[in-house]
Amino acid sequence: MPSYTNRGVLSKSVVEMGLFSAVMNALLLVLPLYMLQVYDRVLPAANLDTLTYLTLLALSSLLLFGVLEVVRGVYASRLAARLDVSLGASSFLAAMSGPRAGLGDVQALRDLATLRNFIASRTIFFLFDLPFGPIFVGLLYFIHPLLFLVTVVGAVLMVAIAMLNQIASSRPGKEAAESLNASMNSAQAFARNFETVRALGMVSNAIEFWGTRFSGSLHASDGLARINSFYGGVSRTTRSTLQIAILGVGAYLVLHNEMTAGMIFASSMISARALQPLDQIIGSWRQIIDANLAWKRLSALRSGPDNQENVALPTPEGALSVDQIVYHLPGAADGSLPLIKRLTFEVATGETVAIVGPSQAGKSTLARLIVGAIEPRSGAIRIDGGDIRNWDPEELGRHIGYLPQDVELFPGTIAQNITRFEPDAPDEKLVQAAQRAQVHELILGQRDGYSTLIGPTGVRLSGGERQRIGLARAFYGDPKVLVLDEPNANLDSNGEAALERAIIGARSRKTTVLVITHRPSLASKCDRILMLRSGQIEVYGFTTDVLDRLVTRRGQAARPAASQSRGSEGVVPFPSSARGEMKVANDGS
Ligand SMILES: Nc1ncnc2c1ncn2[C@@H]1O[C@H](COP(=O)(O)OP(=O)(O)OP(=O)(O)O)[C@@H](O)[C@H]1O
Repeated sequence: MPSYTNRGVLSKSVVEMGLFSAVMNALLLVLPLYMLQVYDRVLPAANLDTLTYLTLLALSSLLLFGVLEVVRGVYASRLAARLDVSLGASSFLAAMSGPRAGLGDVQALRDLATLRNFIASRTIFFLFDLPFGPIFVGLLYFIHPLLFLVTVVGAVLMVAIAMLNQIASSRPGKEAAESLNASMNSAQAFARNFETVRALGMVSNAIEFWGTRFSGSLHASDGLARINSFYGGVSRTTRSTLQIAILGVGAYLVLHNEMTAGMIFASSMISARALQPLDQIIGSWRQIIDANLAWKRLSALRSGPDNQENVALPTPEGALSVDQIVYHLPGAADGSLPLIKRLTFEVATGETVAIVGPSQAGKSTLARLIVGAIEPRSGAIRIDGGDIRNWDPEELGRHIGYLPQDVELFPGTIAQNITRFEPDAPDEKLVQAAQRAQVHELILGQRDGYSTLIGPTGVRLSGGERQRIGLARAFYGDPKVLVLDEPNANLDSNGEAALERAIIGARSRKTTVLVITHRPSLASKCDRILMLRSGQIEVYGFTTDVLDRLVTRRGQAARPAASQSRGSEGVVPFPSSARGEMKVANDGS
């Protein structure tokens, strides 16, 4: 997978902004120095020429300061844009693959927006100005140690206020962010399914549910704002008190002839400059915390295992081996039973395997493990002997065709959906996939054929149509392994016949096919059947043998009497009405 980040560019921008800040902070000394000169040199000597020169010098320095301020602002916006370019793709990837992506939660993209707004705002300058605070405090020492001491006490007080603010607002801040997330997620989910919400007469319930979460988020934000305002006020008052203290102590020192009158104003200004960034940071604490959390989350994503570079491997033949895989549900307690329990089986290149079994047996989970959508806790899935974790996921995806149980097509044309949004996908490849999936005619029957727009702004496809176009997407690019999760769930008899032809076609091209199905007629067309129950293989073998064995066991299970409970050991997980069909298909094969 390509690396989407570019830390070098970001670091360069940060260094450049730091340099600008250094020059600007140096220029900030112009005003106190001007004061000092005016009071101590110009006024006592009544020297107009000196005043003119000093004023011109001060004005040009302030002009330079103004220009730098503007440039620093432009730089900040550029840094925000660079950040977008640098982290946009990886944040989008993280948002798509995040644990809550299914809920419509695009946290990583929101984090990127928070960070971008923070950098483009003035608040980031306060952080750049902060390191110059101690330098200003140090300068006061050379004016008079007592003034230095007073400012140090003030700085310590303000740091203490900043820390108290952080302690008091960390938990409410987290709660406010979480409750806002929850309310946004519920709003997105209801909005996405508004037709169902309206049809079920649950609009007012949905509003109330969302409203409860939203008011929770408002309450939490309000609490946080109160804390920040309180500490912001305390900090401002402390700074003003300090100004008075500096002026007072300054006057005292002048009266005792320990310094000049000009030094009072100069030291007052310098001490104000020293503490200003601290005060501003306390005032913008919430923004800084939000940006810091966003940065931490984004950094954690970027240092995740997805960023590893994989060696490009040759196109596989399609021999699949599943070796001792164990899978636990996300968030499962330690020591709890895994969903997939040490599963081991092999499928030779070009074989067609039906995966059957009762509901919740773990069939879809197995399919997701095989295509690499989720990772087993232990064990390995290998294609042509190579662990799929050694493949670049993008590359592996090109050799695998996957039709998930809940087919989602994306906003775009039918062609874009089939070609997996590949830019400039060749038409021949597109049509070949549709023909192999036996869906070419169906697509030609659509309003704009392959260019028909689907999604919220386009045509609304039926469940069966979605499934068949999803099948063409799975067939795109001549994959070596096809994993189809209940591909016939929404199909009519024509669709089923087309699906069977598509699978038979894939087998003739030596494509390895795994198809999850509840339909015996489809299973009986496969080379092998794997029956899964409670995450374990109950039976795996050639179709004829497995069907014979299942029918025999069903016969034995039925014999003991009608008192035998349903669902007891040995019951075939196909509907009993389909038994005859299965047997005929089997006999006929
Ligand atoms: N991400 C997940 N989080 C929580 N539970 C999950 C998750 N994925 C699967 N499960 C649970 O694991 C069990 C097995 O699910 P799976 O979809 O693999 O079964 P299945 O055999 O395909 O069932 P069906 O035939 O009904 O589709 C179910 O009880 C399901 O609720």
